[in-house]
Amino acid sequence: MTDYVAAIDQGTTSTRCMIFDHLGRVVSSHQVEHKQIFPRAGWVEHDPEEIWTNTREVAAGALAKAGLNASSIAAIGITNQRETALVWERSTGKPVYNAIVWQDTRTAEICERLGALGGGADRYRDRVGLPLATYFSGPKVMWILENVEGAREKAERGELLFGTIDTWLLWNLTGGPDGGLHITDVTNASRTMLMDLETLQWDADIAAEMGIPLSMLPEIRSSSEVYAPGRAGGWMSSGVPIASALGDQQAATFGQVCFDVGTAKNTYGTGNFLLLNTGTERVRSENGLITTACYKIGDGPCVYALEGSIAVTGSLVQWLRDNLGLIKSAPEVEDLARTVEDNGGAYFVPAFSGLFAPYWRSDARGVLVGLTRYVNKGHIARAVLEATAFQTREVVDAMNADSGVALSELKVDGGMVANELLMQFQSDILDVPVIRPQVAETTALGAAYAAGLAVGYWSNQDDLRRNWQEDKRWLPNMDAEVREREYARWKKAVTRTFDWVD
Ligand SMILES: Nc1ncnc2c1ncn2[C@@H]1O[C@H](COP(=O)(O)OP(=O)(O)O)[C@@H](O)[C@H]1O
Ligand SMILES: O=P(O)(O)OC[C@H](O)CO
Repeated sequence: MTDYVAAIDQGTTSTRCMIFDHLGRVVSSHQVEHKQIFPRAGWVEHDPEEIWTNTREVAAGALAKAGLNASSIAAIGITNQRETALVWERSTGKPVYNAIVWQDTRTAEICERLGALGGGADRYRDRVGLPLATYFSGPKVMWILENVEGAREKAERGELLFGTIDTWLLWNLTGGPDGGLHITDVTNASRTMLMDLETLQWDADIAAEMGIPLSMLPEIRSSSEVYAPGRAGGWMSSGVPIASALGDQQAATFGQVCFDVGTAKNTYGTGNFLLLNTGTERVRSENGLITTACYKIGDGPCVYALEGSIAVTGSLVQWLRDNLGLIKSAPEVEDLARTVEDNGGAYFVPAFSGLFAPYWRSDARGVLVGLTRYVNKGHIARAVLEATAFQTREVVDAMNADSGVALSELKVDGGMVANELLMQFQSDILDVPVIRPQVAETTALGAAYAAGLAVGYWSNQDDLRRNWQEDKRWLPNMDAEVREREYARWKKAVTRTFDWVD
């Protein structure tokens, strides 16, 4: 009896496997963190072999915790940190270099070089929906081909494969060097800077300009279809259908059942990512957002989204814990922040990877401003939490300007939404209700939904809508004058990060 659907959520800091029932409830979960490798300031890498090992470990753990066996699982979905790029040998499956993570800024010079060919940062925006920025995969692949000895020659001989993390996992799960499928889905492909958003195919001109041979690129498929039966990875090799792949933020949008045009969600994890469903229309942002594929179900049309991507939110809380030792665990930041009434005049702009939306400034670096002898660690904890809410306000303002429609409420999810102080401040600074669903693990849920749809475990998207349940809502409760004064100070603090990196 196939009673459940499993999802692998391969995130920036950890990999987890979650098993869901027909009502979208979590039946079991197992999670393992992986190493963050920082070889130099601004560089961030992951070991792809460690990620594949952890994937097998969490899948085994989740099944064992639930006391199930593979025959109970109707399908497996994959969701993943996006943009993170790796290149491996077709014949051995050996990566030629670590995966270069989305937060890594080493490609700033490559991006400038491409922009100088004409059009600046918007050189490819009309075709791919993205500005030239260190965030996206294409320039990361260029870096590998230009800097890893022998890589270019091997790539030109057709011996190397490129993939985002979904592709790496799908290839390994379906056999690796022994006939593994080299595929990706539209949502992940739309983060590479190499996919034409209209045709949903690789743009050969951009690939040529970046010096990336087309033979390295995976085939682009829908986000929800049976790609193949599993052939590797412990119980996953028992032929269970591998039936979805979506970038994690698109998966969360799907898990929050944002199926209607104009619906949006904001995920609070390592970074924050706000996606607004724009239907089959591709909206070109004039206000610093990006245009991205949101999902494609089988032969159905591609649904697009406008996205506001913020690089550093939850990872600033981790930084407070790991680099400053001010707290022992992430949830403690709330207790520390509650020791004071307000931020004491301090503002923390965490431009650790430059600034993403809506600024796209790779020359920016983090600042803590407004310091006086009065400021203590409680104020700093508050400034850390408020930074997430202020950055979200900036992308909501941009979203309202781009879509012409003011967001009337915000659905939220991700690890940071456990923080009540942050959620109340978020509602105050946006002046709209903030709503948390009962299942806050919407990323894995979205991948499970897409996989379950592909095998008929759920009949249609209305089935999924019925599963969504509200857990809690925060209502705005801040004087308009205070709100706008605080926001204006934040904006001023942001200007202090600019022009730092030469
Ligand atoms: N109670 C909390 N308050 C503030 N931040 C938190 C809290 N709990 C977790 N976080 C932050 O949330 C992030 C983890 O969220 P998660 O959704 O698991 O992230 P990801 O999927 O990006 O790895 C971490 O960066 C952590 O610092
Ligand atoms: O792994 P997460 O949840 O930090 O998400 C990372 C995003 O996909 C980056 O675009």
